[in-house]
This record gives sequence, C-alpha cells and structure tokens, in this order.
Amino acid sequence: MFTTPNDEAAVVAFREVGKSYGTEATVVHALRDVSVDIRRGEFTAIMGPSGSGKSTFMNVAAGLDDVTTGGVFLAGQPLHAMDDTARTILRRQHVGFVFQSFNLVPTLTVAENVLLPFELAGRSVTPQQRTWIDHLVHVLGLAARVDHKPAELSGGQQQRVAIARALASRPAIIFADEPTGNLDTRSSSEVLQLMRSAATEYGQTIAMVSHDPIAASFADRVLVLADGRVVADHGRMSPQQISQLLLTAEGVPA
Ligand SMILES: Nc1ncnc2c1ncn2[C@@H]1O[C@H](COP(=O)(O)OP(=O)(O)OP(=O)(O)O)[C@@H](O)[C@H]1O
Repeated sequence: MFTTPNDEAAVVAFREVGKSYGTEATVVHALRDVSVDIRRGEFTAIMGPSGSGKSTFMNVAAGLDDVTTGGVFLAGQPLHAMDDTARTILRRQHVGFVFQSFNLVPTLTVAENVLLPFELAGRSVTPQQRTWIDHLVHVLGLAARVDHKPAELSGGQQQRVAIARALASRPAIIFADEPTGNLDTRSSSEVLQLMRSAATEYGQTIAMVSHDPIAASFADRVLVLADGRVVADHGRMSPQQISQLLLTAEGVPA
C-alpha cells in the first residue's frame, strides 16, 4: 500500500496517518492525514496545545497504539500491518522510553534498572555493551549511585537513570514524554543537555513531546501539532520563536 521508506534516513515514517477514537456519534480525530518522517540522528520536539494529538502521535510511532488509516513504519518495518505481539518485539528491539514520571522500578538498584531492557528482551549484555553502559553511567554522573534504589535519588538523578536505561541498548529511537515535567529548572537543563549530547555525540535519534518552549529549544527540529495535524515544521529555534509559533498554532480552529 505504501512504499517502504528509507529507514537509513527515517527511523519513523508516518504516511497519511489517521487515528480516531470512539464511535461514529462520538468520534474524536486525534490524528488527521499526518505524513512526516522522524529523521535519523535528529532530536525532534513534538509540541502543540493540549488535545492536539501529541501523545497519540507518540503512541502510534512507538507501536503502542494502532492507526485507524494510513501507515507507520518503525525502523523500516510496517507497524500498521503487524499484530500486537510483533509490534511489542519490534519495540523492544528498537525503542527506548523516557517518561515524565521516570518509571524506574523502585525495588531495583540503579544498575539493575539500567539493565532492565536487556532482561525484558531476554538478551545478555555483551562485553562491548558493558563498556558502553559503564561509560554512560560515568558520563551521566551516576557512578557513585549504581547500588542505590531510585527513592534514594533526586528527581534529576532518577531521570538520568531513565536516560541511561534508554540509551543502554542503543535503540533506533528514544521517545521522551515531557521528560522534564517533574524537574526543577537546573535539573531540567541538565537532562535536556544530556539528550542534546546524545543526539550530537552518539547520533541518537530522539523524539520528545513537550509543552515547554525552553525544552524544545534544545531540539534540532520543532514539529507543532494542532487538531491532529502537523501545522509547523521548523529547524532549531529559540524559546521566544517557539512561544510565538505555539501562539499561532493555538489559533488553528478545531
Ligand atoms: N483513549 C482515548 N479515547 C478517546 N479519546 C481519546 C483517547 N486518547 C486521546 N483521545 C482524544 O484525542 C485527542 C488527542 O489526544 P492526545 O492525548 O493525543 O493529545 P495531547 O496533545 O497529547 O494532549 P495533552 O497535551 O493534554 O496531553 C484529544 O481530543 C483526546 O481527548
């Protein structure tokens, strides 16, 4: 139905995607005719007013939710043509997540949390991966905390553990959902700088949903959704420019 996109260039490709909820009488069109690529190696911010479709976009891109119409490719694979099990396997292979609420397992140590994706995928850690993880733990300032439980860490430290966990398996893409939503200004800035460096230094593809123009100013690209459509697509911008862009998007009629 859709030509398979070049997955070297596009980690995620949306092709004429529609996503609706509810029945005919109560239908909500959360995404409407969205065709966009999340490009490899870029840090993309996904913005837009409340209810504009950002979470739906992320859930569909990560294969957590199915499309109603159109096609979504993740790492060149057609998510729209797969069942739940196949999508889960693909997600475990290619996707990392960072959430506002950190989503660490409270009973596990920092080290165990970072290794959790390998456990879940039933993969053992190779010596090269072990070196990479040790490097990440060091760079993220967590070396002295590896045996601690999440509750013993600050919010900023917990989010750094979540970033280490997301980066550990070098996924094709990391989805970050309001990753700084629960952090103070200083910790936010550290976390955003880490994500920025992951894209620049390791070529890590990142898609971040955020309301915050300062957070989005760390991204290479700013996509704005309004009423389920992509209404703006820009390169790197200042927080002021992003605020202005969002004011314009707020004005798009539903
Ligand atoms: N499971 C669902 N059932 C019914 N409607 C839904 C469901 N999930 C989302 N919606 C609707 O789809 C639209 C888009 O929702 P979505 O959560 O993607 O927006 P958002 O931009 O992430 O919003 P916010 O910034 O408030 O989190 C909204 O109108 C929402 O009410």
